[in-house]
Amino acid sequence: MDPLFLFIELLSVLCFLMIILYYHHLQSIKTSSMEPTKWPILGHLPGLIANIHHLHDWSTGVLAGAVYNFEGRGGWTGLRYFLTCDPSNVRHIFTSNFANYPKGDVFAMTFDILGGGIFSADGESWRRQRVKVQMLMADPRFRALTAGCSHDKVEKSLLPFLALAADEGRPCDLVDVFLRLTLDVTCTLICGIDPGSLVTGLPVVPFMTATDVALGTIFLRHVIPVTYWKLMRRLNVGPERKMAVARRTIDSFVDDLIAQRREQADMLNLNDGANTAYVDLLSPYLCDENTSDDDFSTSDEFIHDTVLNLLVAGRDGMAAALSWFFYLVSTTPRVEQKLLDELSLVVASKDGVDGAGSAAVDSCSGGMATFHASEIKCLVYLHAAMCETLRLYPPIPFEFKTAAAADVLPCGKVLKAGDKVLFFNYAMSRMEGVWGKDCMEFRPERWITEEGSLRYEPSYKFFSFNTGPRTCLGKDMAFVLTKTVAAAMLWNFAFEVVPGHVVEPKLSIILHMKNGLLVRVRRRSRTMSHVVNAKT
Ligand code: HEM
Repeated sequence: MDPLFLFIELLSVLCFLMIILYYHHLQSIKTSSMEPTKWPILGHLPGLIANIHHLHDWSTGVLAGAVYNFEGRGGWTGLRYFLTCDPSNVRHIFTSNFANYPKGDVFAMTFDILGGGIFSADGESWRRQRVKVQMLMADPRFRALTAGCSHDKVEKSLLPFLALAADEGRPCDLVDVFLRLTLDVTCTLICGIDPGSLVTGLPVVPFMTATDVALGTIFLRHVIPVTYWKLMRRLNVGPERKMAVARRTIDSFVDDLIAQRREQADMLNLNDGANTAYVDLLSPYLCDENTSDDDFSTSDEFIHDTVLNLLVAGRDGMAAALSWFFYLVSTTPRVEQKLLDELSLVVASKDGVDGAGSAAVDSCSGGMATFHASEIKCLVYLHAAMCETLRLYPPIPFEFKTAAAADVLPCGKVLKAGDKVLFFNYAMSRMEGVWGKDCMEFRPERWITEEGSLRYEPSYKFFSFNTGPRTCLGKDMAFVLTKTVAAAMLWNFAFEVVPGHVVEPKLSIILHMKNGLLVRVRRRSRTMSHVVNAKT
């Protein structure tokens, strides 16, 4: 045999053996079988790319194996995160040492479409915006508006739409329905304008498609190294090209809303500061334009960013919460029955037994029933089921923060200034050490005490609405709308997920469903005995 050929052959075998040995070495230094392999040059990136289609469940496995904390490294690409789902780290970063973890430049750059609005603002700008939004949302008139608007939308748009779907026997995508419903409600509450997207025929709403693209692209910006996605943006290629188009659509939708609102305000003379009529969240900002000397807080750009931030904050979270609620309830008959029993009590207590179960309940078209915020307030099991949905499927499944200065986390991790921490809210809900052995089960009962009242869970553990000084400002509004919708839909209709329809999370910063939620809708036939039984 040719000696050169023999040499090459031996060298190949040697290389092959070395690769196998090195691979075994990489596997042996892992602390758990779920941990991704840390390759030379690319670090954990190959594992991330291979599992990105089920990122939330994959990262849950990684964090469970690594006992809540994991150092994610993208090798030479520069992608670096400290991943955690440890409640003590959450409490430390979001509350105890809040000042050291501003949203920062990286957040503002990643979420650039939100401009200088409350979500990405820091320091004095954030504080002033927060004080104002908090004051407006706590106003009893705004609360009444939220309750009234949610009820009206359910009665006039949602129930008639579902009744038609039931009568025609066609499957219906509940995710699309909820995104339209929450768009109409949030636009009405924020700007006093109802875009009317939830109507028969479901018109194309470019803003909805554009938001979907934007939220998906922002997700990709978390996993693609900054230099790469910025290069794509500069060259206007790939997802960044779609993002640029989406951004223009979103901006023009928001500008149109504000223009319509201004026109309406001029007609009704709402902006002269003397008129105390309270219409929506935007009104006080428009009044300030005429009365305040502060150039920034009255600029068009600020008003635009404020509307956009509130719109995104309000709409998508509530739509995601409702979608997962109906998925969980329609696949858990035990919970569905308990919810119906609780609603029956409301109907029976207000109506007596001779009102055909419809009076608790202001009847609306076709004899269907709706529930008012005051009636829903006392529904402990419904509230528990909504919390349980938000626990298992938090609409914002992960968040990130950057350390301004070096710090040591409660888990012992030493952070340097500029280090990024990713919090996996979705994973935290699935940790036995945090929520118990039944953490994967949909069990609203975990939210109810033995005395039958709601159980308090600290917000660094039930992290779906954030915790600390940046806690969500729309939590109450979200519960009012989602419970008003859930009660009316459950009482009037039964939903069955279309067999074979695959339900899985979408790659987005909001936990929407990738394929929507296709259901068959059926009107509930209810005899009075149902209501009587519930009463006795
Ligand atoms: C189920 C529905 C909702 C969920 C799960 C939710 C969750 C959250 C979370 C996790 C944050 C923190 C985000 C971050 O700091 O990056 C947040 C912030 C916020 N949310 Fe909500 N939200 C919901 C509905 C709403 C609604 C209806 C509004 C009202 C318009 C709203 C207004 C806000 C505002 C203004 C902030 C910023 C607070 C700040 O940075 O000081 N949210 N929300």
